[in-house]
Amino acid sequence: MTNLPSLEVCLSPALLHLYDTKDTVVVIIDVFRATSTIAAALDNGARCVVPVASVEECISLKDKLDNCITAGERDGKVAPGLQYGNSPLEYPTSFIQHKTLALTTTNGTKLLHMVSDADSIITGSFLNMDAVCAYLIRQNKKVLLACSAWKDRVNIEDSLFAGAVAEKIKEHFTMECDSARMARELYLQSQQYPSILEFVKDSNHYRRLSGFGLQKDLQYCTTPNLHPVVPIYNGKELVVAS
Ligand SMILES: O=C(O)[C@H](CS(=O)(=O)O)OP(=O)(O)O
Repeated sequence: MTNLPSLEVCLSPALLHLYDTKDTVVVIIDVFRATSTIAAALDNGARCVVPVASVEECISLKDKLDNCITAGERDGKVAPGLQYGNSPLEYPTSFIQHKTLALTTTNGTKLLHMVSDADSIITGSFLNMDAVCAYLIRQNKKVLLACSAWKDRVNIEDSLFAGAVAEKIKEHFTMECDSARMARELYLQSQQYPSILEFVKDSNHYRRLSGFGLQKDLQYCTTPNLHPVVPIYNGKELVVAS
């Protein structure tokens, strides 16, 4: 009998209803690219990131919030009416410091709004992987690693990140769900490749986004620990957890 909290992996938003998120730390994962952009913007000094479900709501925040810029995409391209895109490289300190980033994306911000009764919601990506792992160990609570996937279809990069986290913190949790095991096996398999980028290069999402000329983003988003912050959702905004 163990007293360790449980860790589960939800591979798609379409499966979220199967999981009990009460008293659970939910980690929203959207490696390409929403949760990578959130980590980069906050680590580079953004005051906060406001995740928004619709393009219309995002546009309306421009004049409502102080020093706010609007950003986001639909199907990999900047949505009409928004000022900036969903690239972590668009948000260096020189640009984003002290600003509020209102962000809406196809998959990541949508999933975040689907979680209603969690203990807390944080966001994870390779860019803040070790910070997320350390945070989850410190909390010592139930964890759900929730993959944003792509329009409900399971994807490799989010599953891989879930597997990396599960593998790194496995001693601190019980893991009984097969999706956690599958994600960990995927991560272990990826270790035989020269880099995460090489492992995900043949994936659907990689192909789609590289078709838009976003290779630099894809490389950046697969680089571990460039932005060691834990973005936490306070019901309105994502801010850096203390
Ligand atoms: O901007 C992104 O990287 C994707 C675009 S797409 O829908 O996969 O074409 O959105 P995200 O919500 O960050 O997955």
